[in-house]
Amino acid sequence: MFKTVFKQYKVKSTSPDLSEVVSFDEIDDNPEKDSKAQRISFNNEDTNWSEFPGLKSPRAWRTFVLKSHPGLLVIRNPFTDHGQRYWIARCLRDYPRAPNIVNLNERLFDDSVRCDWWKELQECKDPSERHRIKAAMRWTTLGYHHDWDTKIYNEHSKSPFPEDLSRLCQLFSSYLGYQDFRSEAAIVNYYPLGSSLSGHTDHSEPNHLAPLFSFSFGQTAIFLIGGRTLEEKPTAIYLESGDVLVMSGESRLCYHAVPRIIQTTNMSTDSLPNESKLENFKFLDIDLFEQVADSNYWQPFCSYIADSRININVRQVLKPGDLKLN
Ligand SMILES: O=C(O)CCC(=O)C(=O)O
Ligand SMILES: [Fe+2]
Repeated sequence: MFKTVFKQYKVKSTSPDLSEVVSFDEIDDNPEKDSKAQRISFNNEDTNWSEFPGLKSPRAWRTFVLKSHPGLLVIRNPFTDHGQRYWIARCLRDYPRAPNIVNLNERLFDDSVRCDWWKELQECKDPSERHRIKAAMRWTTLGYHHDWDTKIYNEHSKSPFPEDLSRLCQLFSSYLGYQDFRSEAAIVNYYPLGSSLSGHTDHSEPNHLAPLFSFSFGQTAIFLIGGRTLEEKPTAIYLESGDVLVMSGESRLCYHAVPRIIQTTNMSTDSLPNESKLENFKFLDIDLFEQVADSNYWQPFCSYIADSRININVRQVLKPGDLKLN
C-alpha cells in the first residue's frame, strides 16, 4: 500500500491527483472541515523566548497535528524571510564542507569539489560542468555520521555538531515541552526537482524516544507518513518552505518518504533590513546573518533554491545520560 501511493505521486508522465494531500493553510482557513489534521496550541506561548534571530514570535506560530498520527506535528513556517535565508545559506555554503561527509563520489569529483562543493560551484564557469556539480549534491551528514550501508552509528565517525542548529532544535523542543533534547546527528538532504526519497524508517538511533526535527526550505515536498509496516496506507501532506516537522511518539518509527517536489515557492531577491541585537547570539554566524540580507550576496543561494528543496533532519542518538555509543 505504501509503495502504491508512493508511485502515484512520483509518476513522471502525467500530473498526479493532489486532492488528498493535506494543506495546513487550508485547514487553518476552514477549521470546521472534516480534515485529516487539526491545529493545536501550547500554553507556554507567553514564555519569553528571547527573540531568536530569524524566527517569528512564538505567539504567531501555528502548530498542527495529524489525526492519524498524534505524534506528528508541523509548525507552519515559524521563520522570517531573513531566517530562511540564513539556514539556506548555511546548508549550501557551510554544512557540506569537510569534516562533514557528503555523497559526492571520488571517481566523479576531485577533492576540491568534495571538500568545498559550494565554493567550487560558484567558481565554475562551464555551464554543463556547473549543472553536473549542482545536481550531484544529495546529502551531507553532521555530528554522528549516518552510515547508509550498515545503518549503525560509530563513535569514531563523527564531526562537531553545528552550535546554531543545535540551539535552534533546543528552542523547538522546549517549545513543545520536551526538555533535554540533544542534537547529535543530522542529515541535510538536497532535492533537485524530479528527485525523491523512497520509503524508510529512521531506526539507527539507540534513542527512539527523543523526537526528530525536520526543517524544509525552498520548493514544496509531498511527504508521506505511513505506519510501522509497509502494509498501511500513508497520509500525504505538503511540507513548504520554513515548515518544521516533528516526528515524536508513535510516529517516530513510522515509514515515511518524499515522492515528489513541486515548484511553488518564489523567494524574494530584494535586500532586507538588518536585525539588531545579533551580538547576543554568538552561536550564530553573525557575519553570514548580515550578509544574506544583501540582495547581491543572497542571489546565488536564491537561484539554487528556485528549483530545489533542502531538508535538515536532526536526531538525538544517545539515550539520556549516555555520553557515547557502547
Ligand atoms: O526530506 C524529508 O522531508 C525527509 C528526509 C528523511 O526522511 C530523512 O533524512 O531520513
Ligand atoms: Fe527519514
